[in-house]
Amino acid sequence: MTMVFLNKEIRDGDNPDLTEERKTATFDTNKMAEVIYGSEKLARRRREISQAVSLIPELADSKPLPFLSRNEKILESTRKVTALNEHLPRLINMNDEDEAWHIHSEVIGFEGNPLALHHSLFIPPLVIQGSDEQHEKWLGRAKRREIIGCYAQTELGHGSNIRKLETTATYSLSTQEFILHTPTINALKWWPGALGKSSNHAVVVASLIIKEQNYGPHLFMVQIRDEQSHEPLPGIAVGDIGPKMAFNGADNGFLGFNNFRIPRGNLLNRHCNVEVDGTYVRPPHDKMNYAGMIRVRSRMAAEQGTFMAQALTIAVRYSAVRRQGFLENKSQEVKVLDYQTQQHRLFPAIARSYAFIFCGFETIQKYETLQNEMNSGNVSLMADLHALTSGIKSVVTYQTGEGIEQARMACGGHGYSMASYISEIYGCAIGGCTYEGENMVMLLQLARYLVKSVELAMRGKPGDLGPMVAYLAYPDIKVDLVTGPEAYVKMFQHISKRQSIKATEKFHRKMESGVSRDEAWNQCAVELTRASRLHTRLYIIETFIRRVDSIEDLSIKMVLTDLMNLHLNYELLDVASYALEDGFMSSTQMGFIKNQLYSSLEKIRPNAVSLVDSFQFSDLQLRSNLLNFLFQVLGRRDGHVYQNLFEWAKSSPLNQTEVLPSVTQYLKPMMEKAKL
Ligand SMILES: CCCCCCCCCCCCCCCCCC(=O)SCCNC(=O)CCNC(=O)[C@H](O)C(C)(C)COP(=O)(O)OP(=O)(O)OC[C@H]1O[C@@H](n2cnc3c(N)ncnc32)[C@H](O)[C@@H]1OP(=O)(O)O
Ligand SMILES: Cc1cc2nc3c(=O)[nH]c(=O)nc-3n(C[C@H](O)[C@H](O)[C@H](O)COP(=O)(O)OP(=O)(O)OC[C@H]3O[C@@H](n4cnc5c(N)ncnc54)[C@H](O)[C@@H]3O)c2cc1C
Repeated sequence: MTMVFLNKEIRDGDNPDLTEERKTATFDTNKMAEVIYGSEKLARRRREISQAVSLIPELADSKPLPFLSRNEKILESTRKVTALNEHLPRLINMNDEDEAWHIHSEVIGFEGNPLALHHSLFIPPLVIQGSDEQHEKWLGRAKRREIIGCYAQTELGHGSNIRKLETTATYSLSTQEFILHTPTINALKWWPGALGKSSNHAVVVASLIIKEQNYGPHLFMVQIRDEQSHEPLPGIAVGDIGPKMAFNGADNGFLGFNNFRIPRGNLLNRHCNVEVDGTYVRPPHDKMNYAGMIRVRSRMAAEQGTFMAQALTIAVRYSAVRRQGFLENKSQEVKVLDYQTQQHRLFPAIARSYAFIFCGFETIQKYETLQNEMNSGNVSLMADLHALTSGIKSVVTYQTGEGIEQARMACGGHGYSMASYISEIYGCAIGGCTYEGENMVMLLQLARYLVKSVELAMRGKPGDLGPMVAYLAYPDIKVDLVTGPEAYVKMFQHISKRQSIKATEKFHRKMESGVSRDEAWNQCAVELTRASRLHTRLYIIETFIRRVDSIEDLSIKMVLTDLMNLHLNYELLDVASYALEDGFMSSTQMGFIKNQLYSSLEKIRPNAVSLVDSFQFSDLQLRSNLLNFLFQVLGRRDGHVYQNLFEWAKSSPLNQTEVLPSVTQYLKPMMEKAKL
């Protein structure tokens, strides 16, 4: 390709359209980053880490990832993660999970890598469920990456219904071993990330059988491959499950056992045990073995919030440099970001990203409290946090998917190109609707909690309700939305309470009419999941308000108040029909909410670019790597989009030759034949 264009946008410095946007901001993006990430130190550390990574050439992508085959992607992600391993101790505090997460996302991106789950799903259950002795044996080795592990729970036939997992771990009294076995094809472990080709260890979840009694799912440490040859150990079948919608730099795998023996000491036994004589020692909570899942779910709000924030950074920056069509001034086309429809597409999603991140910090803290309590034997917080995180993971993953998809559409045709990087972010984020508990299944878990809470309130025991659901017993007093956020909360509480009560009453009526409990539950399931979503959205609103209330810096508080008001009006408008239905909201109030929403869009417009700049994603993180590639993509901080899109297209492997075999072998003969 020899074509060269002189593009007026390629000059020194940033695209002037973006520079202009940054000048209109009413706040300091570094200060906002402190609020987003929790402190000056955390925000600064992220910048320092990004800067340090950008100076190490081997940590950059060696090619644009979308042009790689699956094998090349896995090789490339493994190259980067092992190179990173060498630099890690110098670049981050090795005990800081947030720093580790940040640096991995900088270097690896969304494609996944063979160590991603080692840190997020292999080490944590070992920490939570393993005894001190077991930590001694495996934890240090795992942390030093002498061994690589994964979390193998889901099977071909069962993922949601863990109680029916078919992989068995039968205790042999005579040898004091567990015998792991995969009795059917359905029982093959299926999906675990990094299992297919990379891991040599796995935390395996299997049904514990002692003297023919099934004690349900338990966690076992299992070596699956030889540490020298990396060959599967005898009695083990293991491999990759093939390409997926995303995460193709990771090797999700299958695993089968043929009467594979492990020592008794490999049952992770901090909270439960099997004695030498086969006596089973119960954990303090029935669902103790599910604690690791609560941990992962508690981190998903902040995680998904940052996924959406990345897509929005790309879309908002691009919308500020993309000019198309006219408003009043017919001499210059407008930035598409000036269209109200574009703002309505993007700004509520920006507000949700902030909301999810703020909510995420609260849930992570709640999990840490739970973990400390569990360590001292108190499991009383588990039920509440299980219910809360079940709802949050379901609502945030779904809404993040919506937000990212809107970001893609907001970029028009270029959003559809993989040069935008948005499809990769979408593929990764949307997986969250399924992994760590399918969304409907998890909403129904929260619904169990809500129904029980409504029953308590109905029985006149409001004092027994936890703080999260105390509103279910509040009286209905009409509110004047003009008075501010508290009135919005009360309106939302009414809506959520009414839906929980309606769903519970319907459930009761079904049972009273003779339908069995399970069947009645199923016949009310849609109403129940609606209640769960409303309850969760209310909780997210409350965390947003709490966070904004706590901010001292006035300029930050003002812009976040605008964003919060947008969120409140957008969320309430979305569920208004519930309150209009029983006359709790008037049509005048509905009109007020819409007007507030439109005025919030206008207020946010001058700050839009700086609100996404404040997430401080580096160009490397957005796959607009400045080091090796001056071309990708739409979200680049400097806004030089068009020339780089052209460079991107030129680098496509299809353009390495002018005439492809597809033409010589098929099209050419066809055309020749047609001429005869
Ligand atoms: C910044 C950019 C960065 C870029 C980088 C990009 C990198 C990518 C990052 C992304 C990484 C992706 C990683 C993907 C990892 C996926 C891992 C997995 O999926 S692993 C696999 C994940 N798999 C799943 O998640 C499976 C989902 N399934 C389940 O969890 C369970 O089967 C169940 C909960 C649905 C039912 O369980 P069952 O035993 O049938 O229970 P019942 O229904 O009969 O309820 C009985 C009672 O128990 C109670 N209770 C229940 N749970 C808990 C709990 N945890 N605690 C307390 N209580 C609990 C319940 O409330 C009820 O109480 P009550 O009402 O009676 O009072
Ligand atoms: C990217 C990715 C990574 C993953 N990584 C891992 C991993 O590292 N380790 C691991 O063990 N697993 C992993 N998984 C597996 C994942 O945890 C499961 O796929 C998930 O828990 C859903 O289970 P399932 O596939 O059985 O879905 P199913 O339960 O079969 O869902 C199918 C449909 O049935 C519905 N359904 C099921 N049960 C009910 C019910 N009780 N009530 C109402 N509706 C119901 C669901 O809502 C859904 O619509 C991963 C999955 C993905 C996509």
